[in-house]
Amino acid sequence: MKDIYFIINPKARNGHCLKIWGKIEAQLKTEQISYLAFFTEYPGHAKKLAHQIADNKNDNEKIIIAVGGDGTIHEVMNGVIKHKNITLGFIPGGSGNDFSRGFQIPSDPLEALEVLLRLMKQEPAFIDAGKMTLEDQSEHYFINNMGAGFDAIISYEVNQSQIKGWLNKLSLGRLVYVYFLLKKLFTYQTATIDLSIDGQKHIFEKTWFVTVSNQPYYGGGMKIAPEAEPDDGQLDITVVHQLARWKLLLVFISVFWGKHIHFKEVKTFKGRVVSIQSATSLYVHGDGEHIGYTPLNIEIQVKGLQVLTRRGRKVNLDLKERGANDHH
Ligand SMILES: Nc1ncnc2c1ncn2[C@@H]1O[C@H](COP(=O)(O)OP(=O)(O)OP(=O)(O)O)[C@@H](O)[C@H]1O
Repeated sequence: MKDIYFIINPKARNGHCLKIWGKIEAQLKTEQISYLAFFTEYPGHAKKLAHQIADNKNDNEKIIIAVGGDGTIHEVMNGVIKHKNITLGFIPGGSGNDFSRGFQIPSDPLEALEVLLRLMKQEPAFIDAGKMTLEDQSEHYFINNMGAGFDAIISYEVNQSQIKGWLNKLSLGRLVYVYFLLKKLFTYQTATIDLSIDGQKHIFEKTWFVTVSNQPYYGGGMKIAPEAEPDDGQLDITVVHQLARWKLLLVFISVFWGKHIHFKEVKTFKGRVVSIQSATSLYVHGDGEHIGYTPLNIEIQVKGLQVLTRRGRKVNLDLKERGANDHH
């Protein structure tokens, strides 16, 4: 017997997620599926709720489905990563939804529900996660990716800003990244970074950012790590350095197709243990949420999570696959 829990962020995509939940709820009633639903009331609440659900001792297997954006699945995952009896699912209700891209969950919420209900009847997939340890020894996990530097400061400013809400209302949420990218492009100070990957040291001068990915997509559909596989026991590292300001725009455009890796200023690696250090502290994000600052260590947690995913599966569903840039 599997118990189904939903954790819903009613504020995701500027409140639109609540309407999405309304549709999901109606469908669950029609199909007479029993479940428990919890709404998040503040940042950090999804993690707490997920932890409480996981901690609640009974012998049933538990499935927790996050309904929201990548920030919501990030929190839910951080709440359960140390528990073994939990399977995670995701219904996209945010503005970015990179988890659903990477794990091949349909963008339409009702289609996503249908897929998840079918996947629940099979064995869940075991996937890797990334564990970040900051200087104060605090631990944070990521399911999609992390980044340090330019991308992290942009995601920090985007999450702080009111403009995201306004643009979301106009269904132009993605433009907010372009706005802050252009705003920071001419003032951002690049840094020398000491990067260690599986004990091998690299020094990168004039570095814009370093990302470490578990799956290809980030920032709302950018294919930052085209080769990343969430179950291959490896993390994919991308470094952008020594790049003229104007050329960063070209890299930014090409990243939607995963073609940025052909620029000589973009370096890619694979590894299991990574450390990032620099003379000045850089902003750090995990799955697009502000985590803190460099220095930090990152370590893969091989097959540390159980998820409902179509990735790597031959599920015979007559539902269309979503593309990298398909939003609705
Ligand atoms: N009730 C709430 N009120 C305010 N903020 C909340 C609430 N519940 C969750 N949050 C916070 O909302 C933030 C954004 O959530 P989420 O990422 O799910 O949606 P989004 O920003 O619309 O989507 P995306 O990250 O995909 O762009 C998270 O940092 C989360 O902690």
